[in-house]
Amino acid sequence: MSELTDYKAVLLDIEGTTTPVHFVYEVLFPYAQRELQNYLEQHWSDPNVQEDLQTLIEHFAQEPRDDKGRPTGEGEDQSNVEAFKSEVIERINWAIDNDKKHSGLKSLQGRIWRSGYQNGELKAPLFDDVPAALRTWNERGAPVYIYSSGSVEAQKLLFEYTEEGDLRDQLSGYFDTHTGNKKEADSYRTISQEIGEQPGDVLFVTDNLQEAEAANEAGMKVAVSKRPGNAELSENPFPVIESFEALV
Ligand SMILES: CSCCC(=O)C(=O)COP(=O)(O)O
Ligand SMILES: [Mg+2]
Repeated sequence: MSELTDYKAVLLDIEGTTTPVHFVYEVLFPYAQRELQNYLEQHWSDPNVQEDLQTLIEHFAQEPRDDKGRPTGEGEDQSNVEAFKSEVIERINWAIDNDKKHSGLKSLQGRIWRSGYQNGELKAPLFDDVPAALRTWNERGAPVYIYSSGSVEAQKLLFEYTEEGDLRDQLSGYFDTHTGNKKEADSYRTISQEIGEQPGDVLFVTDNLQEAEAANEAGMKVAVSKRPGNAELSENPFPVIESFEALV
């Protein structure tokens, strides 16, 4: 375990690592689904929303049909706006139900969550040890970064509106799937370059073993997060931590 205290920067996953999985699946995703129609009605002509939707439609068109025969989006007719809107809503709901990580979906979710955070309906829980660990790392000169499938906007919102207050001053940067797939080693190489550290000087903490393997392949130090509510961990070669206290 000693090498896990020997690093210059920390890279953290969110869901299952800093934040309980249930907040994402039982609060954030249902909120986005509940507000989706209303949000699209109000923001349909927003160019940013249209960009998210076009990215999403392109993703849907590339995906193979699922076993329930869901249409892929090929031949989408966008000329009938109302029909297109309801088709898009149905597909987005399906994508959220199936925990798809498309960047267009994640970007749209972030936009929808913004009003929920701002009007007080959403407040992000963190595991108890997280705020103190962020402070300790920063005091020791180890900057902390986030790498999540949630969009950078969604990440900033989550750390602005936590139950412990605004913690964004503890974070030095944010990465999402625009940097690359979290299960591919190149994404971690890119992050190392962007933060100006050798991969071996970065500690990545995640609950997902494929992400852990990818970061390890890129040369990062890795700890696997075992938190209440996470899926059962299968056997793996990485140190498993139940609190960031083991890392500070
Ligand atoms: C940024 S909060 C929303 C989390 C989310 O949408 C998600 O898909 C969680 O992914 P993670 O990579 O943090 O496990
Ligand atoms: Mg996770």
